[in-house]
Amino acid sequence: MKFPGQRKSKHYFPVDARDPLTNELNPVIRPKNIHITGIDQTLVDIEAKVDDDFIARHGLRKGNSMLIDDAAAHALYEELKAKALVTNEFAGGTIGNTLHNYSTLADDRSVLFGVMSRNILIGSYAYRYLCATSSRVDLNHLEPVDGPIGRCFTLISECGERTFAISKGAMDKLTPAYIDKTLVQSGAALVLTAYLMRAGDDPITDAAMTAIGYAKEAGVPVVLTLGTRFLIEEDPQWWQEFIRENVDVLAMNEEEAEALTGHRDILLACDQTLEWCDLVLCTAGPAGLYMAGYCSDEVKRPTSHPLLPGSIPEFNQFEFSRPMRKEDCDQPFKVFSHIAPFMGGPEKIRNTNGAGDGALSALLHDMAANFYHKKNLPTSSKHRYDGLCYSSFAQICKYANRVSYEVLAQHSPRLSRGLPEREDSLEEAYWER
Ligand SMILES: Nc1ncnc2c1ncn2[C@@H]1O[C@H](COP(=O)(O)OP(=O)(O)OP(=O)(O)O)[C@@H](O)[C@H]1O
Ligand SMILES: Nc1nc2c(ncn2[C@@H]2O[C@H](CO)[C@@H](O)[C@H]2O)c(=O)[nH]1
Repeated sequence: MKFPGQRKSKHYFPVDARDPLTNELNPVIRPKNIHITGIDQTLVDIEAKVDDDFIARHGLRKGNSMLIDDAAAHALYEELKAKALVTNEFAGGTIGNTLHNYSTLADDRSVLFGVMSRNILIGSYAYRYLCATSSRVDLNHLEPVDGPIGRCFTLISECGERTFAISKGAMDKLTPAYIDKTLVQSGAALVLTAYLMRAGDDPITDAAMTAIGYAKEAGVPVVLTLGTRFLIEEDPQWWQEFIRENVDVLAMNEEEAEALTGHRDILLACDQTLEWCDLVLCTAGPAGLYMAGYCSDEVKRPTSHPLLPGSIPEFNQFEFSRPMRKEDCDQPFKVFSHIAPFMGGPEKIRNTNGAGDGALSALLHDMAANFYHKKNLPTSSKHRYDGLCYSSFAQICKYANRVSYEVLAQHSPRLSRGLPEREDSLEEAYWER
């Protein structure tokens, strides 16, 4: 486990380093390993630049992620190929991306539950999915299926807006029998997407509910990301209830936040969402990102950053506190934090696809680091109270934002390497201090 964020070495808490003075007492300290688990529809992204007419002609809705049948997928793919519009093909899926990025950042294990074609030809989409996934993502628990994995036509308009057309293949055929209870219950978190709930009669929804049941039984945090506002808009009340019943940590963007709560103002939307879950990560494109959650009054920590105005005045006052579950707080109160894009955003945004998934993987890294630290150093003063995360709201915002920046600056939604050891933006003197 690498510890999260861009910090100098003294912040990297080397829990496996041995102190010569205590060597006699503790001859060998073997760090206990940890992992996180997630469920996804196994998908490849087929990316193409198209005009608005193309989107209308194929019966799609700009900005949405829609399921299409085989005939529509065939027509769409034929036109993309005939006009040579396909620019890239990547392994995708919102949780697949998140787990891959988590494993790349943390240099640690994540377990993906999903399906995989039983017979794989070299060069096929299934083959490329496997090749493009970090070796730290454990794919040994995928369920073999007779049929192809899903295809996600990722259509990018001139304005940068993305429209997804999903040809399901066998992506929703995951059955509850392939959810490993022990792995879910021993994990640091279980991460899911709202897309899993729109599988119709296919079994992946049951598989997700089974995993949620296992996680809740063991007190493992359930983390949900809300794929697209169109899905939430269909029935916000249902989603509110779903979150209240099943979710501890919610990730969304500002549009999904509005669809869920009715509030356009992000702080008010986060404030409302905290009535249903314990921790919220809300990305807001060029406006950066927000976090909101709970902390107990006796362990709150004031910020040293300027206090920020907003619909909740001076909302970031206690952003140096660490997030906690509401039920673990003696005197719970809400904490909010915000950060503007790292360095104002990259000079050239290559692709916004997956920037939100990147932010979530940073949050998961921080949660997993806390779990790792607690498992290995349970008597540390850090664990005098039960925190959900290793770092403060402010620090996680910084880290998540930094990871999003890295995703924006490259083509693929999946990181090809972890963050640089040293930030170029910081002077040499900073590192020497
Ligand atoms: N135009 C931009 N300029 C600067 N930073 C940006 C821009 N767009 C996104 N970001 C950064 O990326 C983060 C996530 O972006 P965004 O809110 O667009 O995610 P998203 O809509 O959830 O994306 P996805 O669904 O593709 O994962 C933001 O919080 C911000 O840090
Ligand atoms: N699991 C899943 N991922 C999707 C869906 N639609 C779009 N995405 C993914 O969302 C990612 C960007 O967040 C892309 O890489 C897409 O693969 C869907 O219906 N299900």
